[in-house]
Amino acid sequence: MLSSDRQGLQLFGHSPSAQKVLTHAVDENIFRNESNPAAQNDDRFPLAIRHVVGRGRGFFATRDIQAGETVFQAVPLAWAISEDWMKNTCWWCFAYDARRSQPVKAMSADSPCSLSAKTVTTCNKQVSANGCSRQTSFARYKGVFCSDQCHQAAITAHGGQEHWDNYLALLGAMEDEIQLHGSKVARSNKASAKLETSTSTLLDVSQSALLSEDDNKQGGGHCSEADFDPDDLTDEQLEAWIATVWDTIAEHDLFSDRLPDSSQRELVRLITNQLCLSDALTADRDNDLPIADWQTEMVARCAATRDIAPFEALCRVKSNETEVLRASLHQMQLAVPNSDGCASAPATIAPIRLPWNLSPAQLVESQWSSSFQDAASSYSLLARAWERAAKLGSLGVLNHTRFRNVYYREKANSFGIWDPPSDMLHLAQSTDCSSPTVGADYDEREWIGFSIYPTAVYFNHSCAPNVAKTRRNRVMNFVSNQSIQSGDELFISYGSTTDSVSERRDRLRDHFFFECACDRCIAESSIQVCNANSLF
Ligand SMILES: C[S@@+](CC[C@H](N)C(=O)[O-])C[C@H]1O[C@@H](n2cnc3c(N)ncnc32)[C@H](O)[C@@H]1O
Repeated sequence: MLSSDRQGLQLFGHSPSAQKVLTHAVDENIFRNESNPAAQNDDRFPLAIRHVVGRGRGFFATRDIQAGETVFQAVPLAWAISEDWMKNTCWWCFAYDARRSQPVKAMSADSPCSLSAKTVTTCNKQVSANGCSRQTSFARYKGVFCSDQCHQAAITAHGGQEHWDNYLALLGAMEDEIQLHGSKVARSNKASAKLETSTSTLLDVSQSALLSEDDNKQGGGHCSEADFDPDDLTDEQLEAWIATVWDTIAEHDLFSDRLPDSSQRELVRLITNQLCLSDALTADRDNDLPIADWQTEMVARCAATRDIAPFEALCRVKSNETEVLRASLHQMQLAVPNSDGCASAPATIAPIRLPWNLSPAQLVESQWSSSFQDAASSYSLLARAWERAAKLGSLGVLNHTRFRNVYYREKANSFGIWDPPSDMLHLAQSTDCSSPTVGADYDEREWIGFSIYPTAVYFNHSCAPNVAKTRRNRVMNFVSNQSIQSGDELFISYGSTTDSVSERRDRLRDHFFFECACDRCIAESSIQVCNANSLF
């Protein structure tokens, strides 16, 4: 997640071997396509996507830019409000009031249990008559909005009332699943507490699985017999392995007894929102519906002409799935015990191979990657909710490939939504002193959710950014904080820039899986080396 520093989320990056310079002609088309109805709007912005060695794609200035110019604006394609603030935050414009809930409570319109909060009791009877559970969350699940206009805009963005209802039904079904599985999870947690007393055994299982000759021989068609460093594995090898493992996970519904934590559940809600919006945009749309903004229009028109389906537009954003796996393999490699049973020092990194034929039981027991288990239990939760909600309304297809396509993009490329909206650290350095929030205490800001802006994900990071990110309602504004020459790259910061160089790099490595190579880090790390050398 960019600039949010949420704990517990693993984020993506390019490993050295994954650094490929790819040509994504369609990416440029998003910004420079004469037949694109939004092209005239794109020309408002003085930037273009180019490829840069070591950083992938990035935004570059197409003319000289003055300090204080808005260089880009983006609207979200999908979003999720934090569990803590769901009643206090408008589900469309992100207006937030910590003291009271938003005034417009919007249940789905034609569901028998959605007429209004007052009719819930009657509704539940009707729902029972229709064969639904009396305890169903469909009756109580509702969105909140600061105004009727925002409510209507959300319905419109979802492609109309029916799609909106399906979306709410899905969220409600997820709540039901969370409750239903609460007791099961409690039991399973007790069981895993017992298992943790024999952690070393489990670790051995995973490591012997990873290093087993036999296992690797059975998968010999996929990878060589030689020992290798995770960085030597090609993306194709990793992708093939991931697909095999996920097929097993889906087939046996593994990890269904694990409840994703609240941060994962928020991610699942963002994915739900993304999938519903994408399906709504690709489905037959009521042409009389007004379209909220030019980027949504662009995506909708592209879908209509089959140029870029909305879901495919998201898929142009970089996925970090293989990077997450590679990082997990590195961690395991470092933890492989030596002959004394102690973890070996990094200097003696153990060779590693992928276990191609893990049985379902081995997969569950090996505990070889917590990030992998997070993803699998999140998928299981969504799949169960999907099945439940599909009985009440028409939903698109859900399979693990589609889920992973979104999961490994959104968790890395989404922006945190904070309130007050402006990023204080950046504004303090910027010329935008007209903002009413300048001078407010950064620590008082509240994290109220996160959203994905697929058109804005091409800003690379610098610890000395030349662009500040500020939010006004749903719109993310990117404003230059210094003059920028034509041809220069535009950078934002993925979080605090006030830490030391080693703290900044550690954080970016841990959360984003990349080694920051910005000018400031390079300069400051060479000063550190000089200082260290001068001691001798
Ligand atoms: C939000 S994406 C930015 C767009 C990305 N370059 C692409 O091609 O899709 C963030 C990723 O870009 C790369 N990146 C961004 N800033 C970087 C930096 N300062 N040094 C090295 N890599 C960087 C890392 O791979 C990071 O995970």
